[in-house]
Amino acid sequence: MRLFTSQRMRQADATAVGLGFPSLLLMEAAGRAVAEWVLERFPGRPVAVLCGRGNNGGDGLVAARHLMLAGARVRVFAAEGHSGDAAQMQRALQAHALEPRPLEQWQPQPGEVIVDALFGTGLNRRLEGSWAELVGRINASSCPVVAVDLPSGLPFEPHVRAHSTLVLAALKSEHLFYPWREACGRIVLAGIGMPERSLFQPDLPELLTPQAMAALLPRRSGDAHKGSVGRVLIAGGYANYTGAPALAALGAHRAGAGLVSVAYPAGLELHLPLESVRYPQEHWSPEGLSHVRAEAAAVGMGAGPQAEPAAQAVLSRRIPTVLDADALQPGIVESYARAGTPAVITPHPGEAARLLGSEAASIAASPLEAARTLAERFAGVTVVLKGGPTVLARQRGSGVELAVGTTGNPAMASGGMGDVLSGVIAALLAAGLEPWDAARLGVYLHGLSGDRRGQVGLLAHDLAEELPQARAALERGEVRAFWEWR
Ligand SMILES: NC(=O)C1=CN([C@@H]2O[C@H](COP(=O)(O)OP(=O)(O)OC[C@H]3O[C@@H](n4cnc5c(N)ncnc54)[C@H](OP(=O)(O)O)[C@@H]3O)[C@@H](O)[C@H]2O)[C@@H](O)CC1
Ligand SMILES: Nc1ncnc2c1ncn2[C@@H]1O[C@H](COP(=O)(O)OP(=O)(O)O)[C@@H](O)[C@H]1O
Ligand SMILES: [K+]
Repeated sequence: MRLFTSQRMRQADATAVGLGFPSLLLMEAAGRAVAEWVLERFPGRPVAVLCGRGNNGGDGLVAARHLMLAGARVRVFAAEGHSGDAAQMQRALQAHALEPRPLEQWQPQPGEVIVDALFGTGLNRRLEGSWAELVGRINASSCPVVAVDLPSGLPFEPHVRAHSTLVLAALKSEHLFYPWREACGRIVLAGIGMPERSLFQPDLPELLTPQAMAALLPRRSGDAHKGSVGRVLIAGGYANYTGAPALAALGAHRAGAGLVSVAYPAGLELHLPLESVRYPQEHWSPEGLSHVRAEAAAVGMGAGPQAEPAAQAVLSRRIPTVLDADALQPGIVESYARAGTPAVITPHPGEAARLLGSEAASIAASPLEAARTLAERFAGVTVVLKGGPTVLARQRGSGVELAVGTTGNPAMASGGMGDVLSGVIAALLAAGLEPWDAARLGVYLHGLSGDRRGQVGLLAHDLAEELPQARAALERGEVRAFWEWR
């Protein structure tokens, strides 16, 4: 499943029409889905449908007809100047003796549900004047708003704030990324019968779905033993940062590692899980790690100034490695890329800024572009740009492949969460997954565990404790995406 932009959705629409699919059918399906959702979610409530002059307004006109036919009390207000499909839908409505009133005449009525069909993917600039004023009045009313496709005004200010958004054909960036996501409310996705071929756009970012992620879970055979399911080496810790490697170790254990070994500066007191094996290092060196049995590693958590020697010592093992926290320095990442040793880097926007020599704020504002840039800059390395949502990238052929996480929540904004993620990804690498698969599944499981325990006050080790149940639920097919299907 792919994440669209408004522009790419218009392209899909045009492709469908080019394939001979009548666009009027799409509009009919869209409006009908809106009506069905309103009737299901707000049974018996009167409805005001507010329609713009484009196709989003056309969807609203269809929704009004179906609401009326289902017996709902409907008032319709529409902008003037419909053309094409929307004009036909206006005539269909009028044939049922329902005449839209001028949009300016709309006043909110208590208890009414508002269908926002003013603007969708065709908006190309911020709303001003009477449109901005109308959006202000919608938001000031105490009526619940069901937005058609997108809350009108996105991705600019001002915009409608919706109770729910009935998304047409595919999710668009605004439905996932902040601050826009907050305006969408509940996300309900309606298929509307768009031909699959028009939605096939593999260069768009992949949305991580429960079905796709369940298929990546490493299977464990009946004769598995701790040496056969993946052993992990964690290297980190320095001064006050004794929790970071311990949390990474916990993440690796809870993600199914058969054995977890932790290398750290000698003299540090680490509160490691009882099950971890300790390897205190007088000086970081390849020899110090040579007898550790591991198929994958995670380096840098709380390593401070020792990240560089720790990473070089681990690099000598030539095993797939997660580079996190203090190991996220251009020189270290480049040495992995040069050596051709598979590496997954897991920066948050601040660390990404350090790697790219840019600003954290600009990275957080455009995570898809930033992840792409990181994948181009460090060719061959798998990028996990953490955030809400997390964006993944890797170079593939002459282009960059992108993916976007669909799990996780703001309760995870607490120290140590990233350390757990490093351990999780390392465990999946050790289990034999390719870096791209380990990174996507790791991000998904980590966020899913956070969602299952999604209250503020969640600690990183609470999240780690949830990993086995989250994994089992995913394996049993019990996990649903955050959007609902119609
Ligand atoms: N995806 C699909 O397959 C399907 C999509 N469908 C639906 O189509 C929707 C997209 O429809 P759309 O392209 O007609 O654009 P829409 O959002 O109605 O607005 C365009 C109008 O707004 C105007 N306008 C723009 N900015 C403005 C501003 N700041 N202030 C004022 N005016 C502004 C612009 O005027 P102009 O810029 O030309 O002056 C034009 O008149 C999509 O979201 C979905 O609901 C379904 O019907 C079926 C299948
Ligand atoms: N608002 C949020 N929505 C979704 N995920 C979040 C949110 N805030 C934090 N996270 C997740 O929590 C983790 C935080 O990682 P990081 O900042 O590296 O923490 P630390 O360095 O303390 O270990 C990341 O996986 C991130 O995606
Ligand atoms: K809308």
